[in-house]
Amino acid sequence: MVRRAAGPPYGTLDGMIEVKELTKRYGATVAVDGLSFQVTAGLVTGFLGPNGAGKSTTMRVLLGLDAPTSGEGLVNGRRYATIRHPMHEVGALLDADAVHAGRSAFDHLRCLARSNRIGGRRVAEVLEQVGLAGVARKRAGGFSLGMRQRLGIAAALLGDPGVLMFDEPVNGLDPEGVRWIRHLMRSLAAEGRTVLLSSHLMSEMALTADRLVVIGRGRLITETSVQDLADRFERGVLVRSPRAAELTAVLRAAGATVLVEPDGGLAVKGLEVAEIGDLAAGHGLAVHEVTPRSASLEEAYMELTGDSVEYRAAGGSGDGGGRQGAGR
Ligand SMILES: Nc1ncnc2c1ncn2[C@@H]1O[C@H](COP(=O)(O)OP(=O)(O)OP(=O)(O)O)[C@@H](O)[C@H]1O
Repeated sequence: MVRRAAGPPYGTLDGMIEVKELTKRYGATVAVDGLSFQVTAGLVTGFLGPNGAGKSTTMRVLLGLDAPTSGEGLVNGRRYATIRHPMHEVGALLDADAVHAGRSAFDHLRCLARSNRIGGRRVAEVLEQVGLAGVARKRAGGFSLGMRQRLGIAAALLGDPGVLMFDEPVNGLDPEGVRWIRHLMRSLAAEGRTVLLSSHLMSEMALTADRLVVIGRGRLITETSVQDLADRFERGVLVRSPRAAELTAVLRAAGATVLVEPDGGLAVKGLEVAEIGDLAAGHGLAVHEVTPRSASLEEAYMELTGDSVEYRAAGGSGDGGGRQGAGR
């Protein structure tokens, strides 16, 4: 793991984000509900959950922008407010619009840098890194959403922090912007940094994250690696045959689990594609399709978070708005 040469000395908890039994209430709304998880260095951790799941609230607590109702959020073992030089330890993009529209990109970063005793050279460096060097003197108010996201990321990187949090950074970006962010996140993690990246879309995370923290309605649903989640929701192989009933018997005799789907397709688990093909050929049974259903992370995610929504719908107050029900 390559670590940056510069920067303040870090302790043994270098790069660790810890959320411990965190609860955050806003009036009757429980935005975060007894949430615990950890994020370690050197990996991109996707923080996933449907809209309103509590991702932003958790990040806001971690960044000292909101006080927990109970529990805590720690970075490098400390609450944000007690970190002496926060920009050097934690960088974050929460809201790309938190920029003075009349200021140039350079001036915006220069102000931030000055108040944190960061030199002008670093401002130029991060502008270069996020691809805004060419428009550094232009008013941020005229920037597209993608450019504003880049500027927000530049601000997060300014202090060369070991811990980075990005709240929905690809929202509204074009495919090139999405690819750029994906590459940046991966390279920041490869440098040994801790990267926590929130999204409500699994499709973004599948290609970017190593680990996932999935939450629903303020609670932890699962903390897992992307690979483990894919394995857990393995869907087997879809087989179509004009002699489906006979093929089903053959496959079952070979130890497979076969479910007949409503459209007549066979959902086969326990045998590889080649084994299925060989068995069908060996019994003279035509097959019209044999498609491995590589675990769809999107489906896995929908299933995981769907459960949490159902649970709430059944046990909630019936307000239907995704808010926390009473009696929790
Ligand atoms: N300042 C606030 N006052 C009242 N309710 C709030 C406040 N901030 C968040 N909430 C509520 O807390 C819940 C969690 O919101 P939060 O923004 O943390 O979710 P999220 O997972 O980040 O969602 P999204 O993907 O939509 O950003 C929601 O029901 C939201 O309406």
